This record gives sequence, structure tokens and C-alpha cells, in this order.
Amino acid sequence: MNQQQQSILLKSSSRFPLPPGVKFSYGTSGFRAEASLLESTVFRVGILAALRSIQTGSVIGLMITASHNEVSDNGIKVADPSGGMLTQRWEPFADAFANAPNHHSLVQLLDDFVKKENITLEGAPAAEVLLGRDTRPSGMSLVEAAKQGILSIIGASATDMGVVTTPQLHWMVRVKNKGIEASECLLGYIPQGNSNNYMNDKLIVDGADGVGGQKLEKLKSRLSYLTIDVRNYGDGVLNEGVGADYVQKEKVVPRGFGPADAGIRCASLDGDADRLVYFSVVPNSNKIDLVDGDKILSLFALFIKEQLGILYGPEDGKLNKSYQASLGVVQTAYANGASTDYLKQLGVEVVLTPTGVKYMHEKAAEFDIGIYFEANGHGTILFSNNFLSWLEIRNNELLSISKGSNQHNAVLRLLAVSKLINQAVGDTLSGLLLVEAILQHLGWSIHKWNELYQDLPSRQLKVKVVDRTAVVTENAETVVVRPVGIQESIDAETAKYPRGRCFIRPSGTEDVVRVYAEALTQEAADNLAHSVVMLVDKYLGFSSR
Ligand SMILES: CC(=O)N[C@H]1[C@@H](OP(=O)(O)O)O[C@H](CO)[C@@H](O)[C@@H]1O
Ligand SMILES: [Mg+2]
Repeated sequence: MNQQQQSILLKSSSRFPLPPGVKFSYGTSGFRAEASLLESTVFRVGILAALRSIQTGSVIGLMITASHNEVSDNGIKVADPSGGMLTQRWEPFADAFANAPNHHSLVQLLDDFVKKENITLEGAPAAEVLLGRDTRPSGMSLVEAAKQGILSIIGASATDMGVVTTPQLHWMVRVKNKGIEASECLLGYIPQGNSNNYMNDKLIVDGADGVGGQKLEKLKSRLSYLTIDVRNYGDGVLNEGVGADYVQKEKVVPRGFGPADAGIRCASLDGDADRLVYFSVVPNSNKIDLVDGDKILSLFALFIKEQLGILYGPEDGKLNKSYQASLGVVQTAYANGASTDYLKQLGVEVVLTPTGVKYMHEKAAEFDIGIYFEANGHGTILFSNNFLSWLEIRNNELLSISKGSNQHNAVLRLLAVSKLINQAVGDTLSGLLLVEAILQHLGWSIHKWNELYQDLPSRQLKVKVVDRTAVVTENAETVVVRPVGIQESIDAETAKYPRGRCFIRPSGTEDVVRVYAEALTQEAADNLAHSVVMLVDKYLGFSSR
């Protein structure tokens, strides 16, 4: 690093001192903290993004959001050139860099890192970083801090995209780097009038009082196939008694919903619009029937499987079947056991990964069609380039030899899904449009969809312990290897419950250990979870911090 670059960095970083007594960690999904603590982190991540842009010769994204967390929190995550999450290889540097105690150590770390990664700063190489933020009031000043970071690397430029959803920003990065065309509407490819057992035509969406609600309110008038009533699109407090996280965890109606909505198809998104769950209000109560990420995954898997069945099935639309597409679904240990059983029965390969989109996305990309979803509604569908190119060629052939045949329609539907769905990252709005299109195609109500299988009762608890990093897991977080002995105790407890399943893991976004239990009855799941909380105390010690 030359003198000029060093002195720019020293000067700019001295304006963003590290707050005392805080330790930052890149975590499951970027850095998150109380917003007033984040300026130095965001500034430093701006520098990191510029370096990543130089190294990859591509546009990089920075999103300022704390998703479903309370409005006073904020956070920052990096989108890599593909539009996916920052390469995990860079996470240790991100952690060290965010915690560098002063501007001299910061410049030293940077100098070592650029040497190790062969990043050339000489000659002012071009770098471009796109910035986005959600609706949090702290977002604007944090975007400024990020810009200062980016601009302190000579040759780097920052483009502010304003208030956008997280998946929009990831998508913009992907489009810029790959030059992809805009989406088409899948509904156009789906034969209409398949209306036995027809679904309610109205959809009510809880916008979490965040950016996704605002965007959907604007988008809805352009969706001629759908009537959408958007609630909570910005008047109330972000994520307070609203949003996908609240709905999924509490299993009660969000603010603005009530008994009058009973039976109607409803959906809820989170604060930055990368999670989606559906629900229907139980008559005469504030309870809901939840249709979670596992059921969205199951619906998508069912639909894709149906299309592949038509493509490769006995009916002859003269399709050249030279390519056998692999289909796989990816879940985490939080997936309801009943969903995993259902998917296996459907005949699709099911793979488990640790919690977090970064792990799931990577695994899903190994299939020609890889579908991943967390139970909480984070997920998408990925298509391999080989399979898409093959579909494009088949489409052209069938256009001339059997246009409108079932096989041709199946090809068109798969191509349309690949264009509608956001392949950069899970995206509430495109996910919602795909769910709506599939329900319409099948002629299904939300109730019919919900009956695909019945969830096993489950309970999720969180425990504050003295040191959550003392918990080390293996096998996609289903087995605890440290502290030694706790897994045997959990197994012994779980064995007392028919269909019992239980695991613990340290959270990557909060200072807690999470406990998940599932069993045949709600009471059994609750009891199992509570007894494992006691084991956590025995082995790790509760903390009252
Ligand atoms: C049990 C649970 O819901 N965990 C969430 C939560 O991660 P934790 O590492 O469990 O704190 O936040 C992640 C980021 O939003 C999300 O990907 C994940 O599913
Ligand atoms: Mg989110």
C-alpha cells in the first residue's frame, strides 16, 4: 500500500473510532448491533467491500439492515459478485477488521490482508459498490459512514440505491455483474380456469411496517392477476407486533389483522423483505394457522416435481430427453420433521445444512434445481446454467414441433420460474408471486395447501449463558461435541418422548443458545425443551446479563 493510500486511510478512519467494550462478529448474516454502535463497523465494511470489488473485478453490494430485529438496531451485510452472501473465506478478516482497536492497527491489518490476497491497490484500480438501506431511521447516517469507507480506497466509487429490500440490492448486484434480463410473469404461462376448489382471490399481506410493505403497495397495481390488500406498510413501528418473525414465532395475528379476516389467505414478510410466511386467521380468535417456510418449500418442490414428471414422463411432445436434471431440497435442523418426511415421500433428495442462507445456498447450487428454505421463510430456488441452456434449446425446438403440448408448457413454466424467482437470495416479493401462481395453477386454497402434511408440535426457546461459544456442534448442528457429555444427556431426555427430536446451538445473531424440541404433542415438545434448558444451565451456566 503506498504512502498516499495509507495517509487517506489513517485520516478517514480516525473519524470513526471503535466504541469501547463491544465485540463485533460477522455472524449468521452480517454485523448487527444497536445502531448507535455501528458507525465504525459500517465504515470498515465499506473499505472491505471496495477491496472485494477490486479483487473480483466486479460490483459488490452493501445492505444496511437489521431485518426482523427491533427498529433501534441496525446491521450491514455484503453481497458478493453473484448476488449471494460474502464468501465465507473473508469472514475471519471481516471480524478482525471490525474489531481493530485503533486506526493504526486497522491500516496494518489491511496492509497484511491485501498482500495475502494479492489485491493490487497501486494504479487506482476501479471498484464499484452499490449501497442500499431499509427504512430504519439510522440507515441514512450509516450509509454515509459506509460511503466514507468505500471512498477512502483510491479508485473506488459508491452508488447509493436508496431504500430497497435486501433481495433487491442483491439482485441489482447480480444483474450488474451478469447482465441478466428482467423478470417475466409466470402467470402468463399457467393455463387459467383450473378452478375446481378455487382459492380465495384476495390476498392480505402484512408488510411489517418496513420496506417490503412499501414496495408491494407500489407494485400491486401492476399485478393484474391478483388482488392484494397490503397492511402495515409504514404507519406503525417496524417489526413491532408485525412481520414474518413475529407471526412465525408467536403464532398469533399481527397488528392490523383480526377476526374479520378469518379464512382469507394472508402472508407476512419481514423488515427487509427476505422472509415470507403465510397464515390464515382461526375463526373467533387471534390465533393463526401458520403456513411456514417448510410448507412453501414443499409447495415449490411439488410443483417442480410435477413439471419434471411431465418433461420426462410417458406423454410424447417430442422432447429430446438427453439431459437428466437433478432436483434437491435443502433444509436446516429447524425444519419440521413432518416436512422432511413429506419431501422424502415425494421422492426428492433432502439435504441438511447448518443454519443460515450462506450454507443452504451453497448446497442448493450443487443441483440442477436446488430449492432451499428455512422454516422461518428464508429461501429461494436455484437453477444451474447447464439446465437452463438445455431448457432454452428445447423450448425453441418444441415451438416448431409441438407448441402448446404439455411438455412444451412444462418447459415454459420451468423457464418462467427461473426468471420470476430471485436466484441471488431469498426474496419475499418474488417468492410470494411464485406461491400465488402455483396455488392458482393447482386451484388450491390456503387450507388445501396447509393440509399437505400436519406439522409436528414444536417449541423453540433461547437461553442466555455465560459463554455461548463453548457450544460446538457437528452434523448440521444436530450433534453437540462440546461441552463433553451434554449430547448424551440430551439424547437420554429425548428418548423419553415418542417422535422426540431436540438439538441446541449457539445463535449467530444474538448472544443466546437456542433450544429446539419437537414431539407428538405440544405438551411433550414443551416439556422436552424445558428439560433441555435445564441441561444447558447444568453444563454452561445461565447468565443474567
Ligand atoms: C432459528 C432461527 O430462526 N435462526 C435465524 C437467525 O439465526 P441465528 O443464528 O439462529 O440467530 O437469523 C438468521 C439471519 O436472519 C436466520 O438465517 C436464521 O434462520
Ligand atoms: Mg430478513
